[in-house]
Amino acid sequence: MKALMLLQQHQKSIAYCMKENKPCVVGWVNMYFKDCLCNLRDEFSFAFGLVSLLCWAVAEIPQIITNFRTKSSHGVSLLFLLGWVVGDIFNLVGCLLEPATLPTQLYTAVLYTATTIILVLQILYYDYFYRCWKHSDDDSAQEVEEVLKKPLKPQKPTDSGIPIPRSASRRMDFYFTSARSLAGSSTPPFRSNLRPIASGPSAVGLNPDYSSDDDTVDAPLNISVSQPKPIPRSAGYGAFLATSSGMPHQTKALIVGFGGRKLLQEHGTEHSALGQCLGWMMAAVYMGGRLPQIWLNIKRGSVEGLNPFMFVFALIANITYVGSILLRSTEWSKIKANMPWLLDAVVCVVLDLFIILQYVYYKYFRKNSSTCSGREDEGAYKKANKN
Ligand SMILES: NC(=[NH2+])NCCC[C@H](N)C(=O)O
Repeated sequence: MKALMLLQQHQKSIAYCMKENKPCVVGWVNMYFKDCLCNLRDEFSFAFGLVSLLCWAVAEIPQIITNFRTKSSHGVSLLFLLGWVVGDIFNLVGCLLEPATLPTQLYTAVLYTATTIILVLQILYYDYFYRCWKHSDDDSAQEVEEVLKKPLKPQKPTDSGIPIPRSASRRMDFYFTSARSLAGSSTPPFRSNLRPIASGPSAVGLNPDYSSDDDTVDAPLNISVSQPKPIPRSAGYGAFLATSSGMPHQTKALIVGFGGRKLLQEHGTEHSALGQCLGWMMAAVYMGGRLPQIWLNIKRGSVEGLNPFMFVFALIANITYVGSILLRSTEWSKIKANMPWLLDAVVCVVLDLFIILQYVYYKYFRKNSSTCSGREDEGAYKKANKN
């Protein structure tokens, strides 16, 4: 009886590779990550998983810095990030509810969720609070500008002198009317080319009529600077159960490392129909989430305000993620179980590559052509940011 208890205790505290009939290779991995590495393949798999985790940990920091520097988030699609947030929350809940998940899964889920929430909060701050605050600050300046501009407008013969601005009501008008209509002139208002900074990134991102060309070439008539477009709610999100390294099976393999890895190999991985269903929903959400960003870049004809490193890190994270799954096992049953996570990561790699290429194209190729044609949207944008 005592021997049995000791054995149970032993099994709980020491992971063991049943197949190889030896203890787990790397002690600290076993200790801190509760993972049992039995051979070189497992070690590579773990290393890939770790690189993926680290890349995800830092992936959103470049965009947060860019937003902070520009005091705006106009380059990143809010819809894309909301997809991440919802998927991440499902992932977090899934990890908490699923006893088979590893601590690493939970840590990664917490990490993702935290960084993405920070990024979304930052965007909301710059899109709404900061913009409103900036607007109210700019009002007085605009009124002065208007006064200075008024004499330039064709005056009725009866008009005389400098018009006095109607402070109170006029002030409110600024919140609900476009700058051009306020000026009551076909001449674009002074500094109207700086509108990109005034317009909300997410509003821009969701407005199908919006493009950066509109910003500078044709002053916006149909976009109110003070009325952000409503954000469409994303529907049907699935749980992202995977940093987990797409590892429902790994998870169990790891746990099995504490109770007998062989068990898993003998009985196969338990699959949850709900988990698979959520996995496919998650894959659809994550894959679809890139599309608003790609579309936003196309509509704007620019990648200003978008930090490419977010996608470079995501690219590396997804590649190493796929590597970590495939290196751990090439058994069809396990690959099949991980199919939603694998497919999601592979498709996201392709889409991230596309976004990076978009970045290079708009930043370098289009920049040159716009310089040649005398367009100044970038200059205007930079100028706007200084204000
Ligand atoms: N908030 C996050 N970074 N979530 C991770 C998303 C992972 C998913 N494969 C993607 O690239 O979209």
